[in-house]
Amino acid sequence: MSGKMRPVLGTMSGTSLDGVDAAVLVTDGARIEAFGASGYRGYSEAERRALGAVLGRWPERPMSPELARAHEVVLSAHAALMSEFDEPSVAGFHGQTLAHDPQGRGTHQLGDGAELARRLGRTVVWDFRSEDIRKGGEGAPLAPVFHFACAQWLSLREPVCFLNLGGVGNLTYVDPRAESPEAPGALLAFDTGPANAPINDLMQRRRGESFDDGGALAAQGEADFDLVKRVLSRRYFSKRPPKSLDRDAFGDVGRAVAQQSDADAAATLTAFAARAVARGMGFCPERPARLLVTGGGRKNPVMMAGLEAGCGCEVLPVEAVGLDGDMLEAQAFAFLAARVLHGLPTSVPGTTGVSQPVFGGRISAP
Ligand SMILES: Nc1ncnc2c1ncn2[C@@H]1O[C@H](COP(=O)(O)OP(=O)(O)OP(=O)(O)O)[C@@H](O)[C@H]1O
Ligand SMILES: CC(=O)N[C@H]1[C@@H]2OC[C@@H](O2)[C@@H](O)[C@@H]1O[C@H](C)C(=O)O
Repeated sequence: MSGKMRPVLGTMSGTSLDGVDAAVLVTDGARIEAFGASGYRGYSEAERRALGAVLGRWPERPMSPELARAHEVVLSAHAALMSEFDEPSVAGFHGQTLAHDPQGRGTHQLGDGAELARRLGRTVVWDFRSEDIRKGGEGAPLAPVFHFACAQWLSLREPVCFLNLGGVGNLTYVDPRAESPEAPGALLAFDTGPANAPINDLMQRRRGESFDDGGALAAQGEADFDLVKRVLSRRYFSKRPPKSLDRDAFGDVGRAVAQQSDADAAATLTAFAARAVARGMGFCPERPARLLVTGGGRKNPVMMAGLEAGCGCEVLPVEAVGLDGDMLEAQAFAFLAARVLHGLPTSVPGTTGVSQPVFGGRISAP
């Protein structure tokens, strides 16, 4: 399958609320031809507070002043960053996830793509998750079809896993021997558990810092593995994928380390993230030779060592194979935007649990 290759811009504002990533991908939505320029715009403290204040909120009509303020933060930050790229005439816009409850109220990504299209004067593809949920899926993760294309771009011949360590962790098992991402057995993907979100919350509460830089605090502590083991015995971790999580799922684990020293608490939450991945790897149909790690957690050596110890395979940052771990999610939403434009599915049974491939996303012309 191949269509017209063109540059597409993709954007992502992730659950850790640090800022917006944007990246260009040259693609037809089936294959990657080239990776292009990328950029980042961090949220200011005030912007982050405005977003943090509405985490967990569902759509409101009309929007309350707090939600309207956060919405303006999302749109203006994206518009400012996206207007720095003059080439692609089409952009994928994920928006900011505020709440995710696939079996209940659905999923909420703040950001009106039609309004963004008007401000930018270019076509915006957005609202990637809701159709999947309408069709009975988890609505996440959506990056897996892009991971499949990455495995092909890398000419891999053996199964591989991609692990994104953002606020939440998500794992994609890819069998590159499959014809396409829609082929049975090509993909298995799911959220492994909380990753950096509980560590960031701990750092904010105890130290007034936004994250544990280089895992320095965790490295000084002793993890409480009994607690980690107890938490991993909960139903989520034995549930067969597909499955997905809200950012603040397992918030009680953050409270369970309240009596520990700062360093022990950081070590425990870091070990929890790594062990949850190791547990999740057990669902892969075959143990892959390599786990390729993307997202901010790959910069935390304590978390990487925890993965190495628990996963039974080589653990490498995606840079080891020539990919950019800071931009993979933005590139994924460029790829997904191209798939929407070319009428290709954005999720498949192995990624979100839908019974048939789903054609998600909405296209808004300027
Ligand atoms: N040098 C570092 N040392 C330790 N942790 C880091 C480092 N750099 C980033 N991180 C962690 O990674 C997080 C950001 O990761 P990333 O940008 O992948 O998340 P996100 O895209 O917001 O989340 P998600 O993928 O869940 O939507 C930071 O909040 C921090 O916890
Ligand atoms: C609902 C939502 O926004 N989920 C995000 C979040 O961040 C990581 C993990 O949880 C993953 O499920 C997803 O993002 C990635 C990009 C995805 O959909 O593949």
